[in-house]
Amino acid sequence: MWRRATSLSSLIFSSSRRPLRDQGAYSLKAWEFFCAEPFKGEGCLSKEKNLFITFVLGGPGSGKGTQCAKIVENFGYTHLSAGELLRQEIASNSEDGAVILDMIKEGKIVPSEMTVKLLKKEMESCDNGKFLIDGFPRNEENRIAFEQIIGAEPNSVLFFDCPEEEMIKRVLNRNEGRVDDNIDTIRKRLKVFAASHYPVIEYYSKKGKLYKIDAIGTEDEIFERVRPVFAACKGAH
Ligand SMILES: Nc1ncnc2c1ncn2[C@@H]1O[C@H](COP(=O)(O)OP(=O)(O)OP(=O)(O)O)[C@@H](O)[C@H]1O
Ligand SMILES: Nc1ccn([C@H]2C[C@H](O)[C@@H](COP(=O)(O)O)O2)c(=O)n1
Ligand SMILES: [Mg+2]
Repeated sequence: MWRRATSLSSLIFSSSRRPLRDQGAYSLKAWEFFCAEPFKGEGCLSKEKNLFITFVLGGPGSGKGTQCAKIVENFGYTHLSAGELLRQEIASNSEDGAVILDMIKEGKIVPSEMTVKLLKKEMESCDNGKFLIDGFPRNEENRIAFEQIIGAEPNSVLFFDCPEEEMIKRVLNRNEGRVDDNIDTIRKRLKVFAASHYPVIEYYSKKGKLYKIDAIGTEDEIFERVRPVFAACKGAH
């Protein structure tokens, strides 16, 4: 894990300085993608809006969506679920939607530029600058794409720490008709989660932005662990 994160950061700081936004959205070459500087020019979201962003992370079924609903109710954030935006794209029958459906069924992570494009559209059309971004970033590619395209970093990051057996139990009981809520896809999602989340968590931990929350307990008990994170910064914006 460490080696991967280290080699990625050496890529980030070593080469081309061309802003991602000037490049064709889906023709990003990995090299340019990782090496570009965050876009901070005219039309940059972080320049136009006073942003206050919390990323909400955790494995499948760890309770991210459930806790986001409570944070919205209590602290006036706008909730953007990356998974939900991708599901809406599938429902729109777009070309991207077909690609996204195939990836979600396989428990894979959708190419970052597709997901960030959807997040950006929502963030631009929203008057509120306080965003809870749920299920994102899932990996280092997601994280870097957000920084590059949105030109912002999160102010804080919540990580719901939940044992696998509990996540499997919750997802199988969810009953919302999701194509990925079946045991085969859950196992694939858990594998992908285990392989990709750690560098992201570690990155934000080192920056002092990470709040790790024990996700075992009732929904209300967990929210009482989340509340102080937001109560502490309520006066700040
Ligand atoms: N503390 C809890 N105890 C028991 N069940 C819970 C708890 N929190 C959430 N759930 C239930 O577990 C299921 C998964 O929760 P939720 O959808 O919030 O997870 P998630 O992290 O958003 O998952 P995904 O990444 O798959 O979207 C839901 O049916 C929810 O009602
Ligand atoms: N950053 C993201 C978020 C979600 N996805 C895809 C893959 C997930 O299995 C699926 C469902 O997301 P969830 O609702 O569980 O957060 O959506 C992705 O590729 N990238
Ligand atoms: Mg969810």
